[in-house]
Amino acid sequence: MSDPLLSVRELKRHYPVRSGILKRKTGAVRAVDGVSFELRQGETLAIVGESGCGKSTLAETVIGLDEPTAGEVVFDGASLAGGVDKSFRRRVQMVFQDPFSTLNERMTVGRLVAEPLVIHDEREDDRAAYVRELLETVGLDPVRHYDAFPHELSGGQRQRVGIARALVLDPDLLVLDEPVSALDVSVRAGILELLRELQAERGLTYLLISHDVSVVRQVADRVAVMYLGEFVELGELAGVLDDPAHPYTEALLSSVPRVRAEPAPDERIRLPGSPPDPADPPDGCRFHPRCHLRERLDDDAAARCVADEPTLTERGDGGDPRQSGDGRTVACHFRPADE
Ligand SMILES: Nc1ncnc2c1ncn2[C@@H]1O[C@H](COP(=O)(O)OP(=O)(O)OP(=O)(O)O)[C@@H](O)[C@H]1O
Repeated sequence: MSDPLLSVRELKRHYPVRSGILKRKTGAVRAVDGVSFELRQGETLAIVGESGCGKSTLAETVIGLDEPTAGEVVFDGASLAGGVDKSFRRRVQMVFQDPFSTLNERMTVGRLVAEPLVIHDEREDDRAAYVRELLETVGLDPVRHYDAFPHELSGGQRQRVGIARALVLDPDLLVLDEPVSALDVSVRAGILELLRELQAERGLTYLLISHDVSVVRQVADRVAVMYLGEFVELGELAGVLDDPAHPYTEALLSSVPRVRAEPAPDERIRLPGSPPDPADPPDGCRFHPRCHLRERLDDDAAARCVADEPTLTERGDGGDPRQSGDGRTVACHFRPADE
C-alpha cells in the first residue's frame, strides 16, 4: 500500500483560558485532544460530530492555520513542525462553508479565482484563459460569471467559485469544511456531485468536516466520529453508519431521519443534557455521563467507564468473530455482552 498523503499523530490543540485582572492562565479548552488518523491519496475521510466537538479546530490545525499544542502533522512525508512552506500552501487548499465571508466582495469572480495564482506567481501568461476554463469545469459560465460580482450569484454558484478558487493551484488535498451547510437542500446534491466528479478526474484527496450524516454518506470512504475533542470511532463508511459500534455514534445516527424508514420515536436515543465543557471534560470515557448503554453494564464495568479513558482499539480484540475484519477502531471497551 502507498504511503499516506497525510498523517496526523496524537494532535492536540488547547486554547488557554485566562481569568482575573491579571489574565492568568487558569485552564485550557481542549478543543482537539489527541487525534490520530491517516489519509491516502484519492480517498475521502469525513469527520463528523456535533457543533463544538472540535472539527473546525482540527481542520485548521491540520492545514497549518493554527499551531498544535502537541502532536504532529506529516504531509507527503514532511513534518509541518517547523511551519508550512510555499509548496504546502499550494498543495493543500480549503473550501469553506461560506467562501465569501472572508473574501473581498468588491472583486469580480475572475479576479477572486485568479488571486492565488497572483500570490504564487504562477501562469502569468494565460491566467484569464485558465480561470475561464476552471469556471466551466465547476459548472459556471466562463464569460458571464467571470465578470460577475459575488453578490450577483446564488449560494450554489458562490460555492462553485469557492471550489474553483481552491482548485486553481492544482492541489492534492482539499479540506472541505461544511461545504454545503449554508446551501438550500435543493442545491446541495449538485455541489456534492461536482466534488465527486472532481475527485475522480483529478485524483483529489478530501478531508470532509461535517455535522451532517447525510452529506457524509454521499461523499466519504471512511468516517471518524468526534466527541469532545477525541475520535470515538473510525472506520469504513458503511460499517460505521450502518452498524455503529460506539454508543455516541449510535445516538448521533438515531437522530438523523432516514430516507426510507425513519426511526420510530422509541428508537431515537435522546442524550441527556448537553455536551460537557471541553475545558473540564469528564474523567474516564468522556461520553460516560450521557451514555445510554452504561446503565446496562454490571457495576465493575460501569465503574471502569469513569476510571479508565478508553483509546481507539480495533474491534475484534475481544475475540468476537462478528466484530473482527473491518479494521474499525472504537474507543469503548464496555459494550454489554448481548450487543
Ligand atoms: N480561539 C479559540 N479560543 C478558545 N476556545 C476556542 C477557540 N476556537 C474554538 N474554541 C472552542 O473549542 C471547541 C471546539 O470548537 P470548534 O469550532 O473546533 O468545534 P466544531 O466542531 O467545529 O463546531 P462548529 O461546527 O460549531 O464550528 C469549542 O468549545 C469552542 O468554543
